[in-house]
Amino acid sequence: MSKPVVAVVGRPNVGKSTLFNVLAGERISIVKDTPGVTRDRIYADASWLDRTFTLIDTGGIEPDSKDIILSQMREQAEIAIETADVIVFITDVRQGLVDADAKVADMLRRSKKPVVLVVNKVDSFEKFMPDVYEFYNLGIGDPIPVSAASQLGIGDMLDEIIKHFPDDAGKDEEDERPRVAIIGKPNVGKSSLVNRLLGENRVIVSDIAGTTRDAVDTAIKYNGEEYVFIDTAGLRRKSKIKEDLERYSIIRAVTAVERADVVLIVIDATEGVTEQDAKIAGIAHDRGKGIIIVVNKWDAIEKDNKTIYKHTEKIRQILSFMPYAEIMFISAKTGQRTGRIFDMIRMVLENNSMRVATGVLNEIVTEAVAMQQPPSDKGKRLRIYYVTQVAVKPPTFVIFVNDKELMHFSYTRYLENRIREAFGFKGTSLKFIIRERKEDK
Ligand SMILES: Nc1nc2c(ncn2[C@@H]2O[C@H](COP(=O)(O)OP(=O)(O)OP(=O)(O)O)[C@@H](O)[C@H]2O)c(=O)[nH]1
Ligand SMILES: Nc1nc2c(ncn2[C@@H]2O[C@H](COP(=O)(O)OP(=O)(O)OP(=O)(O)O)[C@@H](O)[C@H]2O)c(=O)[nH]1
Repeated sequence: MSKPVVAVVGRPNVGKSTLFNVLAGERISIVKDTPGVTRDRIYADASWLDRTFTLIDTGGIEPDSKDIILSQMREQAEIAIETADVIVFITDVRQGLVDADAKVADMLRRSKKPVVLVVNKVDSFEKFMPDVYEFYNLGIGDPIPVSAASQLGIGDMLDEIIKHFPDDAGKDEEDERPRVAIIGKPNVGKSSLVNRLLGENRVIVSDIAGTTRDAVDTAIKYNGEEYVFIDTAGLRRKSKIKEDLERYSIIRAVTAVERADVVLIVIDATEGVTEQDAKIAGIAHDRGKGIIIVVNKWDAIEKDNKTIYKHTEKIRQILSFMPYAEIMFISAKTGQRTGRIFDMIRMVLENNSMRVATGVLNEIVTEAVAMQQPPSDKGKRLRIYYVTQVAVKPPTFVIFVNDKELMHFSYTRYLENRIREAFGFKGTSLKFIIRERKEDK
């Protein structure tokens, strides 16, 4: 199910981080930016009542001169307009209304995206309410007074936010066409790859009516089948500031991956795989998507008969959490092997939604258990009663055991490997849920 995206925009020091913490609570994902730079929150999963959503902080403004603040705020707002279902615009009752707020409000109003105007630092309603009314002048709706620090007004604000969620949040699922996201660091060749795939194949204008994000998707037909490439407009976005670009590539990855079935993670062969690639790849892995690692610019490096091996080894090492991912070596520039991408997507899609029969599954597991004894602790040995697949996308298995505590991570990994050997499942992560069944006692 595709989750709505809520983006937070606002000037430095208005309390974005504080609010972000309040909303995301324990579930916050701290993404470490450029090494050496402070830990930076970029996205988190949040929920209110029965709705869950992805919260993104478009932030990253360095308080500098007024001009820079405004241009960076514009950039934040643009990112929010492109990626979010609802934009939360945060202002500060103590700083009052400033010119930059008005300019950003204009941009947001023109975008026609739902905007929730929040006035923070209203620690006392009695004292500050008269100042809150001033924010009506922004012309983007009723200002909602909150105090992020003392957690006042948060519920009213969340009510207002979820009111704007599209009712058809699950609509993507009704569309049978496979959805593909292309993610990666700045400059690795994502746009070039889309253009290459577009160039070779017929383009069809997206005809999924209704949702606001459709305009940024592109449908490509290959071998009589249509594939929807997600957020291709975002790929064309350029920023001048390096840190912003990196932040943006993470925001894009989070919002695009959420809606995708298969994710192409593009890596630049001339740079080799890096920690930043791992951070981006981790987003697709966490969400259980089908994954293809695409090493681009293969034309631009010197090669001998060990080059592919060396690159593969390095990728397996840095992206060690996704040993199942397929790796392709391509050139968006020359078109080398790009034609095979669709076949690969097809295969990964099938594996990501493959179901295996319970009977065969248990035969494999029984055999695996016989070959390698389950772990034991203080004289008690793990017993595995039964395994069954309960879901697809990603394939999810429940393992019933006598005692959860005895199920060691390495043993789950062992079973996973045996299941993979038997059934394939290339290109997709597998999820295992361990359940206790007591009746054997
Ligand atoms: N009085 C009061 N102070 C607050 C409130 N929320 C945040 N602050 C303070 O405002 C300052 C800025 O808060 P941050 O959350 O860091 O603001 P930010 O918008 O993330 O700032 P940047 O990282 O510079 O963009 C901190 O000193 C907070 O303690 C509030 O509700 N009331
Ligand atoms: N030699 C070579 N250069 C490439 C290839 N693919 C892309 N490039 C070049 O790499 C640069 C970046 O390509 P883009 O397609 O703009 O990369 P991107 O990942 O979309 O970049 P951002 O939009 O900044 O995230 C451009 O100068 C391309 O011409 C390739 O296969 N081989």
